[in-house]
Amino acid sequence: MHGVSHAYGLHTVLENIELTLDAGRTLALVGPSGCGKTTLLHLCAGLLTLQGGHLHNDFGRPAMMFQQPRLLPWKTAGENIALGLKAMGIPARERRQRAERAGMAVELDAGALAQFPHQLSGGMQSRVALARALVLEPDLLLLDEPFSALDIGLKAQLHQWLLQEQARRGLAMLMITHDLMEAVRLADTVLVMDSGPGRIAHRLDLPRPALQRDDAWVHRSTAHLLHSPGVRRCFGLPPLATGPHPSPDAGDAGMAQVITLSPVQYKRSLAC
Ligand SMILES: Nc1ncnc2c1ncn2[C@@H]1O[C@H](COP(=O)(O)OP(=O)(O)OP(=O)(O)O)[C@@H](O)[C@H]1O
Repeated sequence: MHGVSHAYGLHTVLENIELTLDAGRTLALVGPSGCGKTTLLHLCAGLLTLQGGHLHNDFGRPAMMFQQPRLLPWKTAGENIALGLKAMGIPARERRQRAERAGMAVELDAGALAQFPHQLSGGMQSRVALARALVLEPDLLLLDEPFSALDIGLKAQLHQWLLQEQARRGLAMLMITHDLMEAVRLADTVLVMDSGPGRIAHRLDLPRPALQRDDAWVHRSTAHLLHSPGVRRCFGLPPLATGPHPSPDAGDAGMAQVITLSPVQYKRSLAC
């Protein structure tokens, strides 16, 4: 995305957005409510028409996961998983086999796949939604807070499946989340947005591979991010009396750094 802006009527919600997402990488967008994260994601997904700036997309097989599982209530879990395959014209037998494999990968057995959404728990519905996205073997996954309503155990499990799938197939992910810890756990780069109008104000690069991040490292990195005065300002948090928080990887080559950026600086950082 280069210089992307967007307005609803006279209300400008995004201004001069610059971002690049490479194959196999994960970009997380965080920011206060209403700063334009969903608008930005919908522009990337082609659900909104681009008004200003440029969007260049080389990904060929995008898939999206929403905040709600959005399953069709009159279809079984297995049929829901296979929906996209049907739209692609794949024959029924192969659809069923691929849906079963995708279901098994997220620990949904034949019994669960034969049930209708109202017979499944919220966590199982989320697993169906994940299987429905992954069965398409996407090269780009757009995530609109799909894990926000899940308990921490199930969330950790879904994160793990997602990261394994990414490692297996080089999937790129663009996610928006209100959960800073989730962003730090999954993303290679966290972009913090500010509002009025929405723009990218901070960038945090997390060089340690996501599958090698343990809980302690994620907690330290999130604390590090939250100690940045600029990040606190974006979220309307009061300044801290203490000094800067030590880097989570002090002395480590994979040191995380919060960088406060003007749009021009952000563009330059991409070029570097
Ligand atoms: N269809 C629309 N018509 C008019 N205004 C809209 C529309 N969609 C969003 N907005 C406004 O655009 C701004 C950005 O909304 P958006 O949903 O993109 O923000 P967000 O950062 O995703 O918010 P949240 O974190 O609360 O989901 C908000 O002020 C919102 O009220």
